[in-house]
Amino acid sequence: MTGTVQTQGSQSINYATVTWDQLHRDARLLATELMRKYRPFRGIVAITRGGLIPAAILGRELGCRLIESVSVVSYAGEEGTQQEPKLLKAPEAAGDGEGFLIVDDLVDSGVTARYVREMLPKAVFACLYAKPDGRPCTDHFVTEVPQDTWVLFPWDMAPQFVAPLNRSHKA
Ligand SMILES: O=P(O)(O)OC[C@H]1O[C@H](OP(=O)(O)OP(=O)(O)O)[C@H](O)[C@@H]1O
Ligand SMILES: Nc1nc2[nH]cnc2c(=O)[nH]1
Ligand SMILES: [Mg+2]
Repeated sequence: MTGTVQTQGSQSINYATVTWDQLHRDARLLATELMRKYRPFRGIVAITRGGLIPAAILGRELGCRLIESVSVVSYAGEEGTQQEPKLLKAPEAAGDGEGFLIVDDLVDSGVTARYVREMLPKAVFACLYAKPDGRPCTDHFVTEVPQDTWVLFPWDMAPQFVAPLNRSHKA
């Protein structure tokens, strides 16, 4: 995970950049820990959309083929403001969560995790990254990220041309 600071006007934003390789390594580390601690899961519930790719990697590593999803919307716009969570699709195949693993990419405020855990009280909750406010909502995570930092996932980014230093800096 690489930390960068971007300045927009008088505001500076801290970003933590996650590459595909890093995300894959972190998901495998999470799978190793889960395999050590639990008997095989009956199924995985991916919190869309961010939990879908981590859930696919965990499903492969844990030998788990039943992947259910729950769709919750709680942010509006890019890096947007949080609103009341809205359920678009319930995780019907997961019952009360017994034997299931809930997977998301990260917990930030913990609002999404709390909302889904209330629906599936018996499930285990795991994610890749956790900010301090959301940390109590997760049973397992790989890396803690500061609360004031925005995590940029591989699907949030695209490689782009950057001008050489000698052209972008005027003497
Ligand atoms: O702990 P919280 O403050 O609730 O934030 C964490 C949630 O926010 C992001 O999802 P988002 O709602 O942006 O939707 P997406 O996964 O579809 O991109 C992220 O994937 C988590 O699900
Ligand atoms: N991509 C991304 N989505 C989020 N949703 C809530 N916090 C974050 C974050 O840090 N990064
Ligand atoms: Mg999400």
